[in-house]
Parts: sequence; C-alpha cells; structure tokens
Amino acid sequence: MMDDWKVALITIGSILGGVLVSGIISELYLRVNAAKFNVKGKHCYVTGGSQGLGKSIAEDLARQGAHVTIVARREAVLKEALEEIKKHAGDKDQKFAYVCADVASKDDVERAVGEAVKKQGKEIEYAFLSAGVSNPGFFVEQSADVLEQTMKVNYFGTLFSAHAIARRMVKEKIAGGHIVMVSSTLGMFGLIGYAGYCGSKFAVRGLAEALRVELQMHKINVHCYFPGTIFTPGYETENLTKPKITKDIEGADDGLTPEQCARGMFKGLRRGECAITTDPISLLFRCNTRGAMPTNNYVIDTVVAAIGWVAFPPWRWYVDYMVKSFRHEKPKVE
Ligand SMILES: NC(=O)C1=CN([C@@H]2O[C@H](COP(=O)(O)OP(=O)(O)OC[C@H]3O[C@@H](n4cnc5c(N)ncnc54)[C@H](OP(=O)(O)O)[C@@H]3O)[C@@H](O)[C@H]2O)C=CC1
Ligand SMILES: CCCCCCCCCCCCCCCC(=O)[C@@H](N)CO
Repeated sequence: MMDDWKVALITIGSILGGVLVSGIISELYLRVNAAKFNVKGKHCYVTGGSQGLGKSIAEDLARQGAHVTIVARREAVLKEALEEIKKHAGDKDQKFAYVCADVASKDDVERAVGEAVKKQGKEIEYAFLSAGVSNPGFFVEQSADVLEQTMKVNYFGTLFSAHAIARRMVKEKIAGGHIVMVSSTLGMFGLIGYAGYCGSKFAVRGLAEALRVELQMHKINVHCYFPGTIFTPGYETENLTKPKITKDIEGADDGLTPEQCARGMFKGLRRGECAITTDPISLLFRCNTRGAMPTNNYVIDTVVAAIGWVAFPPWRWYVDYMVKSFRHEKPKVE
C-alpha cells in the first residue's frame, strides 16, 4: 500500500504535468497554424495612420520593409506624418503614400482604396483599420449627433474599409491577405461615460468575429486588436470631456505608448493570434469574454478566464457602488 501523501503527490504532479503538456501542445498548435505574416515588400494600408496608434503601426511597418499608405482626413497632418514614417524605412525602394478620406463615408472609402492601389501600383495585402474617435461624457448629457458620429467612424468606418478591401482582394485574387481591426478593451466591457463608444467597439468585435469565419473562404485572415489606454493625441483630447468618475475607474490601467502597442500587436499577429491584447487588464477581459473566438493559448487563456470569474464580481460591486454614490452630482439634462 502506497502512503496517502505519495498518492496525493503523484495525483497533483500528474495534473500539473498534464496542464503543462497541454499548454505546450496548445502553443505549438497556435504557431503551426499561424497564417504567414510578413509585410516585407507588401502594400500595407493604414487608416488613422497620421497620428497615434495608426502612425506607430505605419512606422513599424516601414521598419519591417513594407510599402505603406496612410489614410485620414487632414492633409497637413498626413503629409507631416508621412515624412516621419519614411525615416523608419530600411530600404530605399519602399514606397510611401497618403490618401485623404473620411472613413465614415462609403464613397470616400471606395475612392481611397482605389487611389491607394494606384499610387502604390500594387494591390493592398495588409490592412490596419485604426481610424477611430472617442467622445466620452454622460449619456444623457451627450447629443444624439455625437453618439451617431462615434458609431459612424468607429463601426461604419471599419466596416466600409474592410468591405472595400476584401472585395478588391477577392476580385484581384490576393490570397494570404490580412485585415486587422482595432477595437478596444471597451469592446469587451461597458464603462460609465463611454456608452456610445462601447457600442461602436463591441460592434467592431462582432464584425471581426464574423469576418474571421467567412473570409477564410478566400484565404483572407482577419484579426482584432483590443488595446487598453494608449497615450496618443486622441487620448489627450478625450480627457478634456471625460467625467472624473470615468478617469478614476480607468486609472487602474497604467497605459502604454503607441509604439509599445504597435510592437505588441505585431508580436500577436506573427504568433497567429486572432484576438490580440497587449496589457493585463485587456487580457483578463479577452479570456473571460471569449465565447467561441479562437483562444491564443488554450490553457493560459482558460486559467486567466477563471481569474476573471473570481475577480470581476467584487470589482463590479465596487464600481457600481462608486457610480451610485455619485448620484449627488448627477448629470443635468437641459
Ligand atoms: N488612445 C486610446 O486610449 C485608445 C484608442 N483605441 C483605438 O485606437 C484607434 C486609434 O486611436 P488613437 O491613436 O488614440 O486616435 P487619435 O485620435 O490619436 O488618431 C486618430 C486617427 O484617425 C484619423 N481619423 C479620425 N477620424 C477619421 C475619419 N472619420 N476618417 C478618417 N480618418 C479618421 C485621425 O486623422 P484625422 O483626424 O485627420 O482624420 C488620426 O489619424 C482608435 O480606433 C481608438 O478607438 C483603443 C483603445 C484605447
Ligand atoms: C479585477 C478586475 C480589474 C479590472 C479593472 C478595469 C479597469 C478599467 C480599465 C479601463 C481601460 C480602458 C481602456 C480603453 C480606453 C479607450 O478605448 C479609450 N481611451 C479610447 O480612446
């Protein structure tokens, strides 16, 4: 008869060993199945590429040897950004272009995609859809116009761009292309002061999930990036109208520079990740809200999801308590 403690030790050892081996198998599975991601010599299209996250993505692409087209509305900002992006290129044959367009307009998007291909003399193979806006504020104090604009840029801007690019890829038989959408941590949970924004970013996630499935038919790979706080010009602007309570809750997130985010996003893309996060809070939400999305590492994601089940309820009680105590200063409706 074996001692009880030996039986216990063997049992625990087997479980831990099993978890470790499964984790390694899961990691290998992810990497072996990863679609090739190499932007060198490819035409990369970046919306919102004139500042913030989009610009850092464009600079990183330049370093990786890509031909880059950036898209945004303000021409002066685009021009200046393009000069800076070019400086990161390692090869003098790399081409750089910009196109002025409002992604909220389907006609503009259609034209921008055509113009980008013309300027580069090359079909788009990689698209990074980073154009977005955030106008935080209390829901009942915001105008319906602001709420509508957020949806138009964040959701329809991403939808129209993905649609025009995917159609073009299929028509021109570009296999192996990648479309990367930018959602947010707020595309995975709702936060006071961000009602309009959250809806638009949840919508981007839904679009990415459905397109990931459907576009496999055409060998087009779809990914969704969920960044936390990024120190960008957009972040500075949104802080001007952001309610204090929102800032307080958001304060739990340390934030990253756009360069750090771009680097982390590319790391995820090369690893073959479909849903990408680059900070611990977003990781927790991604794993805990994964539904039927593919996991990155099944074992790690499952353990992180379990942490969420335990940690989210007390955190939510705390947030709800804060919001209710805020009632004495509640928003005014004119
Ligand atoms: N900063 C943050 O904390 C976080 C940001 N995100 C998301 O990351 C993305 C980038 O954000 P960030 O870098 O902070 O944003 P910025 O506001 O700093 O930059 C936004 C970029 O998008 C362009 N843009 C905005 N509206 C339009 C439009 N209608 N048509 C075409 N281009 C447009 C802007 O140029 P122009 O104004 O000239 O058009 C600019 O190039 C967004 O989707 C955002 O929601 C997600 C999580 C956190
Ligand atoms: C135990 C559980 C702890 C959970 C803590 C959660 C704290 C909230 C973090 C909020 C981060 C918001 C990042 C995205 C912001 C964004 O998209 C805008 N800035 C857009 O520009």
